[in-house]
Amino acid sequence: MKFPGQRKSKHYFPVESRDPLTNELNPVISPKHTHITGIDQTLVDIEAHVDQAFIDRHQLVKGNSLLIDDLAAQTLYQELQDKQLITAEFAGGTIGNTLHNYSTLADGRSVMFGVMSQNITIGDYAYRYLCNTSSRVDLNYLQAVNGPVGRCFTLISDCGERTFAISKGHMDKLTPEFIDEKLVKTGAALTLTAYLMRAGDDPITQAAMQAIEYAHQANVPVVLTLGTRFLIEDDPKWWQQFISEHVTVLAMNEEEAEALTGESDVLLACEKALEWCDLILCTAGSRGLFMAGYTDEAFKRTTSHTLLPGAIPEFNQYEFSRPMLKTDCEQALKVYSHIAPFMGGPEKITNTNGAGDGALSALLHDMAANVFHRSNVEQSSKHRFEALSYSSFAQICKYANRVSYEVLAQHSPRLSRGLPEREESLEEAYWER
Ligand SMILES: Nc1ncnc2c1ncn2[C@@H]1O[C@H](COP(=O)(O)OP(=O)(O)OP(=O)(O)O)[C@@H](O)[C@H]1O
Ligand SMILES: O=c1[nH]cnc2c1ncn2[C@@H]1O[C@H](CO)[C@@H](O)[C@H]1O
Repeated sequence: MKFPGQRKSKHYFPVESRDPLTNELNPVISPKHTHITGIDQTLVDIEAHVDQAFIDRHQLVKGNSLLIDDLAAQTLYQELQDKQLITAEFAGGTIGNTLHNYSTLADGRSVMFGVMSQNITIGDYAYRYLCNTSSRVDLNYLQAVNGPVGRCFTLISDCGERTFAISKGHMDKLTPEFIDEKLVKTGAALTLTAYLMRAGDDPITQAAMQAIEYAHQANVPVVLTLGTRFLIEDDPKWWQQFISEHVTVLAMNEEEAEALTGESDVLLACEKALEWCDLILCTAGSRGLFMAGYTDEAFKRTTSHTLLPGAIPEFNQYEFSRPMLKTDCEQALKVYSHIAPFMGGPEKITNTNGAGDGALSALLHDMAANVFHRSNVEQSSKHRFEALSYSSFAQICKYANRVSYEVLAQHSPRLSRGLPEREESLEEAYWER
C-alpha cells in the first residue's frame, strides 16, 4: 500500500524495505495486506449537458437523484440520442467511484459487493462498467443477475449543477448471501451510501444491513456517504437514528449536513452530527472542506497554522491531532479542521461530479494505511494509542482536497491515475526524507 498523501514519511513505508546493514540476517518480510469493502448499486453514468426546459420536461428536480421508470428512461434516452446530447459514458455509482479511486490512490485492494449482468456483450453497459474499473477493485464477489445494470443519466446544467435520473435495471437485486462475512470482518472499513436505503422491496437494503452487522461484530468502521440532500430532507430524524446506531464515519456536503442537522453553518452542523458518529468529512464546494471528530485530551496536538474564526472560535486549534473513536477517548475532545481548495481550484471546472467521492477515497486511504501500518509495524510509536487514521485531521484535509482537485481537473468522477509523486507547488522542505 502506498503512503497516504505526499510528504515526509519518516515512520512509514515501504514497510517491507529492510535495513541494508542487517539484510543478510533478516528473513524477507512480506507485508500483511489490507483491504476495504463497499456496497454499491452498479451504475453507468450517461452524461449530457441539458437546459432547464429538458429537466422540467422530464419531471426531474435540479440537483436531485431521482428514480425513473422504464418508460420515462426510454423517453429520456431517446431525446438525448436524437439531439446528440450524450457527451460521455463511464462507470459510476458513488461507492463504485470511491472504491475505484481508493484502489488507484492506495495501489491497494478494495472489494465491491453489488450485481453484474450474467450475459454481457462487448460494448454494453455492464461491459463498460468492468472496463472502467481499476483492476485493484476486486469484482469477484459480485452477484450475477439476469438483466441489465443500472443507468444514471447525469444531466449537467449550464451552472455546473448536476441532476441524476436513475433507471435502476437490476442494480438493487443484491441479496445478503452475497456479502462475504470474512471479507467485511477483515477489512479496514465498510463503505456505504444512503442511496442503498431507498430500494423499496428490492433486497440490496437487507444486504447492506447484513454487512453493517458483520462490520459491527468485528469493530470495523462503517463509513456512510449521504448522496443528496433530498434523500435526507425527507426524514432527517430517521437518518439521525440510523447514523447513531450504525455509522462511524460520515461523509457529506454542506447541503446534506444542513438537511441532516438543521444547521446552515457547517461547523455547527458538524458539532451536532458528532453526537451521532465519530468522524465527519464535510465538503463545501468552492469553500473547500471541513473535518470534525474526536481525540483524547491526552493525545491532542496544537496546530501551527493560523487559528481560524467561525461559529466555533479558533475551531482548528487541535487539528494536528489524530481522529479517534469517541469510546476510545478517556476524555473526548471535539476537533475541527478546514482547508480551502487546493491552489484555489482548477482554472476550468467542467463539472464537479465525483469531487466529494474523491475526497472520501483519500480519507479511506488514510484509515486503511493506519490498519496496514499497525498490522505490519505494531511496535511503532504511532500505535501507542488507537487512532482511526494514520494522519492528523489537518493532513487528511490536505490530502482529500488534493484528490478532489484532481477529479475536478479531469472529466470523469473516476481518477485515471494516482497523484504525481512530487509537486512543483509544494515547498521543497515538504519532501525532505
Ligand atoms: N468551485 C470550486 N472551486 C474550487 N474547488 C472546488 C469547487 N467545487 C468543489 N471543489 C473542491 O471539491 C471538493 C468537493 O466538492 P463538493 O462539495 O462540490 O462535493 P460534492 O457535492 O460532495 O460532490 P459529489 O457529490 O459530486 O461527489 C471541495 O471540498 C473542494 O475541494
Ligand atoms: O441512486 C444512486 N445510487 C448510487 N450512486 C448514485 C445514485 N445517484 C447518483 N449516483 C452517483 O453519484 C456519483 C457522483 O457522486 C455519480 O457518478 C452517480 O453515478
